[in-house]
Amino acid sequence: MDGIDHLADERNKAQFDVDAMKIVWAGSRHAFEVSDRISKLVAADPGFRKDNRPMLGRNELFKNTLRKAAYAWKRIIELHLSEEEAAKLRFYVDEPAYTDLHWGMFVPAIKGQGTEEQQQKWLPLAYKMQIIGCYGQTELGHGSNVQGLETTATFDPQTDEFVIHSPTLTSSKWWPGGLGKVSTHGVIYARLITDGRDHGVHGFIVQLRSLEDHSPLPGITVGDIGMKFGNGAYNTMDNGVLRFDHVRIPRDQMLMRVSQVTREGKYMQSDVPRQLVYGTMVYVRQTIVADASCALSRAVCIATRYSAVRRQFGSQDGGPESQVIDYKTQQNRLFPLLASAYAFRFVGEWLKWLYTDVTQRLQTNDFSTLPEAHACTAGLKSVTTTATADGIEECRKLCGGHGYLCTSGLPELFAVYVPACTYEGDNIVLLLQVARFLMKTVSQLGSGKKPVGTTSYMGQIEHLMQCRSNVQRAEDWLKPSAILEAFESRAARMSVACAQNLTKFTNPEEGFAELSADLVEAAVAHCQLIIVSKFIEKLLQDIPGKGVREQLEALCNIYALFLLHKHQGDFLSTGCITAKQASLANDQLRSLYSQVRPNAIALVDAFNYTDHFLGSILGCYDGNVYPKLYEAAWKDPLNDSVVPEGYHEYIRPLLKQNLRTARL
Ligand SMILES: CCCCC/C=C\C/C=C\C/C=C\C/C=C\C/C=C\C=C\C(=O)SCCNC(=O)CCNC(=O)[C@H](O)C(C)(C)COP(=O)(O)OP(=O)(O)OC[C@H]1O[C@@H](n2cnc3c(N)ncnc32)[C@H](O)[C@@H]1OP(=O)(O)O
Ligand SMILES: Cc1cc2nc3c(=O)[nH]c(=O)nc-3n(C[C@H](O)[C@H](O)[C@H](O)COP(=O)(O)OP(=O)(O)OC[C@H]3O[C@@H](n4cnc5c(N)ncnc54)[C@H](O)[C@@H]3O)c2cc1C
Repeated sequence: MDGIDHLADERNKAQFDVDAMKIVWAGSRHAFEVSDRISKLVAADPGFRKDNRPMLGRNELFKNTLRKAAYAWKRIIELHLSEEEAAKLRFYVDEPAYTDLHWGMFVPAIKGQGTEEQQQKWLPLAYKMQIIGCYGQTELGHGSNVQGLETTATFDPQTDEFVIHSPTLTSSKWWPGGLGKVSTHGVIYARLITDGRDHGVHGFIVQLRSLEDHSPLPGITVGDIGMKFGNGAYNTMDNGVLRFDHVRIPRDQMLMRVSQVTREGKYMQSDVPRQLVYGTMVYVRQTIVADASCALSRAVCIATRYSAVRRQFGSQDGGPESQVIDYKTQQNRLFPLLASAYAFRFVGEWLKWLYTDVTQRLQTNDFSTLPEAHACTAGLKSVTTTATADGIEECRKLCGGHGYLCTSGLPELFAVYVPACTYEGDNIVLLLQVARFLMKTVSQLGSGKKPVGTTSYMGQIEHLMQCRSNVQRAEDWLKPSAILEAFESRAARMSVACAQNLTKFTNPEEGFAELSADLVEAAVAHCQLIIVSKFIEKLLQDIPGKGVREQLEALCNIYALFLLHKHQGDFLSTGCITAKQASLANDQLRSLYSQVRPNAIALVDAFNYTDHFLGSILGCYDGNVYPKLYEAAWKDPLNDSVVPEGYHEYIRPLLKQNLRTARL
């Protein structure tokens, strides 16, 4: 606006190489270059404008999303973008749309659960968007309990078809994104019935709409489920309702990698575990962890830049007031979130590796790491999305009153992000899955079976059950070994305590239900240990760039010690640390905040977000907040006229009446 960088002084304070940090954040030089190029391309294209979203009504908003999705596809084709570049483009367009589900769930479901033949038939159509698909699992009556789904797929041997049917109101499909108005096809989950026998839930490719005129096919009732939380926000998505009235599909449209139905109607299961039917959810949960770091870093970038711009109190001799970022309370709320964004980035990278590894193993029929992959994706999805949703709201508060304005970008970010705590598995339901996995691990400890992967720490259970932290000075908390021992012993002791309490119940399922709140806490402790340990492992790698490692070490320590402080009840009650050691951790945390303070702006610059992507006046790169806020206010439709519409109808009569009353 005035061409001046109002945050230049802050940028000059940085004690590390920001460009090198950008590459660490992106994951590689190649990933950085792709991301940088595509984000700038999107930002410069008026076709991807998004600042008017909160002002649009539902129909206008949705049509605008359709236009953008079609335009994005046109640009992808024109520019010959690779799959990686196209995914980045959709990411930076930053508008939830049916394409998320098409590329994010429909295609992966066919890839993961379809046979080679099915993949060859359906994937080319999907890749060219000649068909558009959604993921139709959840129903009005059941979401978390997938085994409770009611839609049926009954095999008819006479015609070699399945009959897809919604027998009750509660069996209506409800929520699938892209279903409401767009999808031509869906991977639909239904109970497979052959010869009167129910074989449980399986996936089927079902055509929903005509490829000629988009009308629903016979027997199909489909529509949108209605407005969701927040103006604009996730209302760009057509989450849908769908009912089937005896809809017939050919037999070869059942996804048959896990189990098959023969021409004669015989149900056959391959060696592949039935849980692979849930495989698409594992895949998406893994991507959601990486997305958590994006959403949180975005909010933190806004709050950090604005905290350096905003001044309140503390003026000396008529000089400027203090920057709010210099208040320790502000740092104590903001810097752990900055550290969490980095922590989630690195655990997301690791989880992607774990997922790739398990996928390769599955291809050779090695299913041994599937339970761990399920527990890790479920648990980390839960812990990172909860922290991110809470963190975005905290960032809004960190921006004071201006954070509540749509132009801060934070209300929309929160509204779009918060359902991540629910979709792809309610966070509590997922933590209970982790708890089951942990209880199984503890119960096998005496059997000679060595715990592996993320539970390998349980292999030293005797040590972890009785060790005492040897931290004596605040600086001792900077040792990774001190942090790891505290987190491992806390997690191990909480799991073992649950396992011991479970033995008091004659019926284990009753015990599990009764102790579920404690089990969830044990699962959280285990997941936080994974995040801390993966951050520490990241620091063992070669990290080029002046001062980059030092900054990451500080952030890693902040993340760990902040958790230790927040959950000190766990650490103290399990006897892993003393009250004195907890207090030393807090002293160390304060000193780490001072270390990070001069680098804070550079640490958020390292995310390399364009102003377009951030979509926030408070977070704009040049920090020129006030003129931009002032100017934006005048662009609000309410300011189109000086005297508002409705004055003559509703304000003037009131004022006149008050005058008469006053004269009486
Ligand atoms: C405008 C601004 C824009 C800003 C944008 C900013 C940010 C955006 C950020 C992020 C967006 C990112 C992504 C968006 C993506 C998606 C959103 C849209 C779509 C959402 C889609 C969905 O929600 S799809 C539906 C998802 N549904 C669920 O997740 C249901 C949850 N329930 C279950 O998974 C299961 O029912 C269950 C696991 C809870 C229980 O299953 P059940 O069979 O009853 O299990 P048991 O408990 O009996 O277990 C049996 C054994 O199976 C093992 N197991 C269970 N699940 C799995 C699995 N997935 N994989 C492997 N194994 C599994 C379990 O451990 C048991 O094993 P044991 O017998 O050995 O004990
Ligand atoms: C924005 C959005 C997009 C979505 N997109 C899709 C999609 O594309 N496709 C699709 O199929 N689905 C989709 N869903 C549905 C989503 O996956 C489900 O809403 C989710 O899995 C949660 O299930 P539920 O709604 O049945 O919650 P419920 O299970 O009914 O949860 C209600 C409450 O009960 C608690 N609870 C449930 N079971 C237990 C238990 N065993 N122990 C303790 N507490 C329990 C939960 O913690 C929660 O507090 C979407 C949902 C949203 C919000």
